[in-house]
Amino acid sequence: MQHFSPGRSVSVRVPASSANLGPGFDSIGLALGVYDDVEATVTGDELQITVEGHGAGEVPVDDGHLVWRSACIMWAALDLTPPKGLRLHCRNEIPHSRGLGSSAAAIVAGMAMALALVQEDIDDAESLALINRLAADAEGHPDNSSASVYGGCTISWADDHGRGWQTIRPALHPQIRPVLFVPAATLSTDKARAALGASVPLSAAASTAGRAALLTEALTRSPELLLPATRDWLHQEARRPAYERSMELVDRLRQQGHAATISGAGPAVLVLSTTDHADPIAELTDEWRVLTPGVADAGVRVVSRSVASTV
Ligand SMILES: Nc1ncnc2c1ncn2[C@@H]1O[C@H](COP(=O)(O)OP(=O)(O)OP(=O)(O)O)[C@@H](O)[C@H]1O
Ligand SMILES: N[C@@H](CCO)C(=O)O
Repeated sequence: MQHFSPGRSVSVRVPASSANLGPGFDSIGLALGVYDDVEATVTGDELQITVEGHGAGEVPVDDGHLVWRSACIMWAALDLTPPKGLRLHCRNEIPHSRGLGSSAAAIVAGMAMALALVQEDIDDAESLALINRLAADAEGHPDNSSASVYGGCTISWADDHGRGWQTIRPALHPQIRPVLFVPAATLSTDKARAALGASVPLSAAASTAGRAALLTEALTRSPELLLPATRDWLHQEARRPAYERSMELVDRLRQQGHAATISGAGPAVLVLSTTDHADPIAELTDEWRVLTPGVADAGVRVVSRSVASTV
């Protein structure tokens, strides 16, 4: 472990994610080929934050910035005092508050950057597990953050012994293609979570558990089962008033045979398509921005680092 050296700089890239995929509430995530980049340079001076793309002019650019706050969580876990000065430049391609995991991506990017400034590699199992655990704790649920950490499709659960979060990365069927319908409207995850009750009927829990089990088969071996496998009774109906237009689109697409769900806490809509069906879906509506980003096979990574002494 090294101390912060002025001039040291790292750049990390993190993918967006779609969570839940229907019945996998707070567990299943899918990394998407839409990215945020964070460049950090130790200056020894003060905290300077600049933002390009989504969030520019909206998110705080002081010590309330989510990337910085997340970096501080990582340094605290490593028993390190944050560097005195840091220049942070954020280039954000991930839309905020649409259900594409922007907050999880920012948290993972901040934690990965913090670790990369003090050690050579972050792609070993131990480092990724540390980021995965701290990021899920910070988000309060692991589905988005685990996909941003590991890439691909992830299934996460809370360890039975209270030791944190576990994640596996099943091999996604190669024909599966995510199609996202992104509206102009936003919905914060906090607001969407507040719409959920504390309990659900046993029949809803049992039906959803069955479809979540089916979803793992559909995602890995039998994509022809994606339509029944993406049905949920736990969260989408309860949140319908918060994203009425999105649910109308989900209902319409499902009636047409597409495996449509709300992406994360919404309001974006995710269709799990296959190579055979992607183009016709993209033509279904012009009311929404349609993205076909592909699955991000890789999770967070360091894209460049330098020890130049210019600060
Ligand atoms: N790159 C970023 N830099 C700083 N703050 C960010 C960044 N991305 C997200 N945030 C903060 O997180 C908020 C959005 O988080 P929220 O959890 O509501 O939505 P989301 O993560 O985009 O969607 P979901 O969790 O449903 O996938 C933004 O309003 C902003 O405050
Ligand atoms: N599982 C979370 C995902 C938020 O992106 C929720 O639906 O609230």
